[in-house]
Amino acid sequence: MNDPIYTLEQRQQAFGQLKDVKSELAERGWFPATSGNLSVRVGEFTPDRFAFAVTSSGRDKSKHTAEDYLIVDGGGRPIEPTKLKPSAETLIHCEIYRLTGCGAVFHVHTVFNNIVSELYAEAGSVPFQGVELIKAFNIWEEDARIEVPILPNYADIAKIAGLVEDRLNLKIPGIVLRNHGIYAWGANVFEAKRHLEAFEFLFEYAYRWKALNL
Ligand SMILES: CSCCC(=O)C(=O)COP(=O)(O)O
Ligand SMILES: [Zn+2]
Repeated sequence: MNDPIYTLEQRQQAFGQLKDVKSELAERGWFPATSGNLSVRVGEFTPDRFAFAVTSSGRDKSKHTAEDYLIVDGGGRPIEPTKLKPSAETLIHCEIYRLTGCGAVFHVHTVFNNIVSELYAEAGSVPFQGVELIKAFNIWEEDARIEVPILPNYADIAKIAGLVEDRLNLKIPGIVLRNHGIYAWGANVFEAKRHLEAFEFLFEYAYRWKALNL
């Protein structure tokens, strides 16, 4: 049997971090109708062996219960005995951890990220240039231009997960699923939240900019 790669303390810390960030994002209305999912990596990491705490599927993310989180392995399978089901979108978290080695992944559905993903769907990415908040991604060059990848929103999550490696850009800590929502990640919870907030600012900016130019 494999040695555990995380401690009980790390597990409890991850659950606590998820609870805090879930409360904050719920207050903003970023989990409508049970949508969204969050995860925090626990313990040691290699691309072929890691574990993370993830929200359980279909729950009201504005409420707190003892059944909100569980630990899964790098293939998205529960590690500890539980009747809880991991998020239906766990395989996308798995791919993001495997490819980036990041520490936290947050997914939210907002009206702005949905509309903007539809506006730029044919282009395959959402472009931004010269907006100060691009610096939140640790990109400091003058008049920086970034492209946020847009992936198709297949019903089969494994099919979406299979596209992530091709589209993920290690310099841009986010991907958007068309008419669905954003995945943002970071080295830790603090950074993942900063990235998510920056993306949402940029999506609102893109929406309002388009609306002004109609
Ligand atoms: C009603 S939201 C549809 C599923 C989804 O997109 C989502 O983010 C929530 O799924 P989960 O299994 O993580 O609750
Ligand atoms: Zn979703």
